[in-house]
Amino acid sequence: TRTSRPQRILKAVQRKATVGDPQSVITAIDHFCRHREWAMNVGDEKGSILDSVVSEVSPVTVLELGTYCGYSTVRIARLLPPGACVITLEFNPDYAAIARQVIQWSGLEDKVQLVEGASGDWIPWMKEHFGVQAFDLVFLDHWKERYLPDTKLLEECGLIQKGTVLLADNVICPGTPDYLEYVRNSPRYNSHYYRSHLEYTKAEDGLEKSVFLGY
Ligand SMILES: O=C(NC/C=C/[C@H]1O[C@@H](n2ccc(=O)cc2)[C@H](O)[C@@H]1O)c1cc([N+](=O)[O-])cc(O)c1O
Ligand SMILES: [Mg+2]
Repeated sequence: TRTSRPQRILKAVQRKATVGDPQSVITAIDHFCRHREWAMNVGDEKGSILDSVVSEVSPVTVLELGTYCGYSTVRIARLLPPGACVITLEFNPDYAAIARQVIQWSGLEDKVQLVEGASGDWIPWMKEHFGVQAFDLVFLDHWKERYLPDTKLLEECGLIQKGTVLLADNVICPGTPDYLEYVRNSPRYNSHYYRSHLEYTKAEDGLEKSVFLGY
């Protein structure tokens, strides 16, 4: 049977990227997805905005919802100082297996905790299992209908505290209307929309950054 798209993305990394060089992994995936086969990575344009937010927040603990092939995991981890880490949740075991190899190829496995399972099941265990006090940055890029319930769950679990930054992909395309309405109208968040384009296309999309102001 045919290989899967994630398998073809991994092959492109293994062919074109240098082991231990995260930028070459990012470049290889972007080149493959722009010239060979589109895939739902945050991409280079929105990726640069992600980079600037990570650099600005300089987080110690990051939560990423939706690993897929590990593209944004690598983008985030490569900017983290020693001792900082990103916990990334992936539901699909096949995607998780590919992402582990992509992250390993980039040499960033010491900065990444890839957890297999559903966000709704894992978020309540984060404190106990990973010793997380609160997240400095949360990157939402998983199922769009889960953005709002998982944000509320993170709040309830005390994993979002004053200063925590939420950064959400795809708030225009495919769109996360209920999440947007929540963070933009809540007095407890300060929200900003970074206008951009859907990865590797000319369609509009963007990232919403929402800073939690505390209770
Ligand atoms: O649908 C999109 N993303 C859904 C991503 C879902 C990912 O999150 C994981 N997950 C991890 C934990 C969970 O609890 C649930 C799922 C899934 O196993 C998958 O790996 C999407 C679609 C487009 N698009 O143009 O169509 C563009 C994008 O940038 C997108 O992100
Ligand atoms: Mg996305």
